[in-house]
Amino acid sequence: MAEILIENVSKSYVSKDGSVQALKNVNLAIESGDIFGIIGMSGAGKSTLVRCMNFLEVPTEGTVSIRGKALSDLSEKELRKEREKIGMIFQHFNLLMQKSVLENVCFPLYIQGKRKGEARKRALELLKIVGLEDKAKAYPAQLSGGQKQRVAIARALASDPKILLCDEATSALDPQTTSSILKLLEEINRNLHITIVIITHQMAVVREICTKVAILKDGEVVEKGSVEEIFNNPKSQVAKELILTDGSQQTDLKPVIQSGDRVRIVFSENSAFEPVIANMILKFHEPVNILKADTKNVGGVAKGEMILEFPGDSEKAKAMKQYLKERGLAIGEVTDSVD
Ligand SMILES: Nc1ncnc2c1ncn2[C@@H]1O[C@H](COP(=O)(O)OP(=O)(O)OP(=O)(O)O)[C@@H](O)[C@H]1O
Repeated sequence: MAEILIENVSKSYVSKDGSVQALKNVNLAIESGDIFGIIGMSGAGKSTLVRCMNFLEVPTEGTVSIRGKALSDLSEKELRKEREKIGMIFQHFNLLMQKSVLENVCFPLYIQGKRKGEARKRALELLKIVGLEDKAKAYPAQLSGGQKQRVAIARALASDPKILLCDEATSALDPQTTSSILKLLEEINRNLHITIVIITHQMAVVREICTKVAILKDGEVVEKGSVEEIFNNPKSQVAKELILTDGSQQTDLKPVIQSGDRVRIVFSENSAFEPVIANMILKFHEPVNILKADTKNVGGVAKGEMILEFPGDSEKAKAMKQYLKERGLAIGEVTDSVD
């Protein structure tokens, strides 16, 4: 049984300027133990979708079920109880600035009716999990962005959730801090058996920790599957675009990527790619331009990708691509999809 099942979910917002359809017939099954990424450009509907998962937004149509229970069938009280089991963290942390770190984590525990002593004991345990036990007495203003997010994670864990929804939780952080927060989320998923849903516009985040991903565009799921599948063989324009630019501002690639002679190659095994490219150049006596080269951690497996520009002689370029394919490399044409 899926941990979160989204069936035919649509969501429209009506305002004085008219109606916006933020989600269109979305279907997703998120299994227990998944680290599930939902990625898309700004306005694609990601936040709306994640807010439908705990009924902060009620879908206009369709059903959201948590472990087989349709949220729309629950009473207010039952819904509140169900929501306790769904933690949430945000881009801007949403901490209580006038309260200490410890009191921030105690807050949901007090709401649950825990006494002060008991709440503080539990909050200290949670701060230890996120590596901040020495900051219990500090105030949020005295913390770095990464530390604030750790407090928010500790607070989200206070109600022993089964699911943790992360809405752009690393978008305000630098790459190194992002990595440390993602590592923490991975530990939480593994050690506390919490299913994690990650909303992001950064493919790098998906690649670093997600096991599965759904790609949203204009409120629709255009592609979904394992991160490896989608990364190795993106089908939709938006997936190619997200992978190519990695959600970053690599706009300098845009003007040059127009020709069929530019290909993206993906190393799906731990092959040392230097010799493959070097040997190809030696064999064909032709240089290639390396427009982009990168190695990444994809779902825990070391992977590499490159964008190569082949020589103008298309027969030779064809033979060179064939050479790479024969060596087990996934090859995709790079078209003018990055506009
Ligand atoms: N409360 C609202 N009232 C009216 N329209 C809304 C509301 N919330 C979202 N929308 C619209 O729904 C669409 C999807 O918005 P949503 O915030 O879910 O996208 P997103 O993918 O999370 O975007 P971003 O990455 O910029 O946060 C957008 O067109 C947005 O303007």
